[in-house]
Amino acid sequence: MSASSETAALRSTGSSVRVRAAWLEVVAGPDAGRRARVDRPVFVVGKGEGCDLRLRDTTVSREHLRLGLSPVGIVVTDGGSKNGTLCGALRIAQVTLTADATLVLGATTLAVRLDTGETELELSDKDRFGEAFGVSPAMRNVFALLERAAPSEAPVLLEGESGVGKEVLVRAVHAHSRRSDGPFIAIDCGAIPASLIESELFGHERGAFTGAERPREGVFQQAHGGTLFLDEIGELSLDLQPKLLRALETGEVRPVGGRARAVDVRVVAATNRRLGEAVHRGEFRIDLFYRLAVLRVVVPPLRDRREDIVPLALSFLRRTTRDDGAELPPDFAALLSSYAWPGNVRELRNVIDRYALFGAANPQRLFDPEPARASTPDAELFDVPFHEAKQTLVDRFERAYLTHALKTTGGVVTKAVERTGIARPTMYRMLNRLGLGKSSEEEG
Ligand SMILES: Nc1ncnc2c1ncn2[C@@H]1O[C@H](COP(=O)(O)OP(=O)(O)OP(=O)(O)O)[C@@H](O)[C@H]1O
Repeated sequence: MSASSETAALRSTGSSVRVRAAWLEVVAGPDAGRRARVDRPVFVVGKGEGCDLRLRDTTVSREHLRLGLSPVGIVVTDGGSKNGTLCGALRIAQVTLTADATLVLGATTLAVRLDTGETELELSDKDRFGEAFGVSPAMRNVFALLERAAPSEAPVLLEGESGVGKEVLVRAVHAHSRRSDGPFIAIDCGAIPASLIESELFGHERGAFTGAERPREGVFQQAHGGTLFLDEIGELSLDLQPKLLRALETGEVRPVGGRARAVDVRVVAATNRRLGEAVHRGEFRIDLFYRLAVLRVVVPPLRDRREDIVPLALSFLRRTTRDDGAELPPDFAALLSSYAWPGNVRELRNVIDRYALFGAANPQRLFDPEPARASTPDAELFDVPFHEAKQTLVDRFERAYLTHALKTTGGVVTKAVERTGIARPTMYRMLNRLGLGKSSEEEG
């Protein structure tokens, strides 16, 4: 069962649904003692960078399992992991927990403790927030949280992979705030050289440093009366973090070489790392984290909200072609639904733009090229036991190879079997294990 069906039980309900949230506690394994709260529609456990609970256990897969809140209980789905997930003595593909349970993944044991009472999981009754569109419970939960936060002055922190729509959501927060007539200023903290970032943020006085021939306003002053979007906040160096914290706490900024002055700015930040993890590793100050994350919203990747793919594709298509009746051929829609979307909504939008130009006769041409990989493996793999590191690389290769094969054959597995020479049962097993979803052929 796919991640989207994990949350399907939420879809039919009104603007909120009562669920039992839970605490996860690592009771054995390298991360013993860590706890995490499961209180949103999708929660991922694994050793990958983007996981909600990131484990150091090398025998755990990158996205090992997903937990989803539903009115009937917590739906636990194994993400096609190599070593599997045990619930008690049973190896599970998917199970719904209605009481406390113990899950074993690799060398890690997780206790799941369900709350005794129910929690209201807010779901917007709209499928749009500003320019952001989405029908999945996961996105309607994001919309509901942001609709409520927008009119307040509270800082908001958005976390999510590149291309999931963080910036569209931040713009919508500004548009729905009391500051909507004021400026919206965005700065990418990861794209500015370390030597310039302080002056970009807070400005500088004339002569503050070599080359500062004129005084210059920083983004805080430019955003006065409006909203300041600090993108890639996780990239801000440790030495600048206290200065940012001071500005947020006092409402004053000090330009380089100048005196403090008051600014009236609402800050919304985004990051494609898990900032809590960076705090854990000592790379991000905990006081600044709490200051920025008065409301913390995780925007899930597109692969965890598959029911958004086709509606988003249609909305992009209709906008691009200016034809409200434009439709997608069923085969092509099935191919889009089964693809992993590493570039998230941005990639989907690119694919639809190309489809509008070229049609789907040659689907291979429509997808973004795989990012070029260096021929040496990621440095992180050198810290992992050899067999585990090798398996990670093999998994990556198999995923890229099969994704390409399916793209080439328009998602038809029989053709992919012929083309690749992989035996049919093996092909299905691999697709299953890699979480590459069902093809149109299987569904038909
Ligand atoms: N829910 C959505 N509805 C409509 N368009 C979306 C949605 N999510 C993303 N997009 C579109 O996808 C593209 C990427 O979105 P955006 O720039 O907001 O992503 P991001 O998460 O901020 O990415 P990055 O971290 O790389 O900056 C934009 O063209 C945006 O309009």
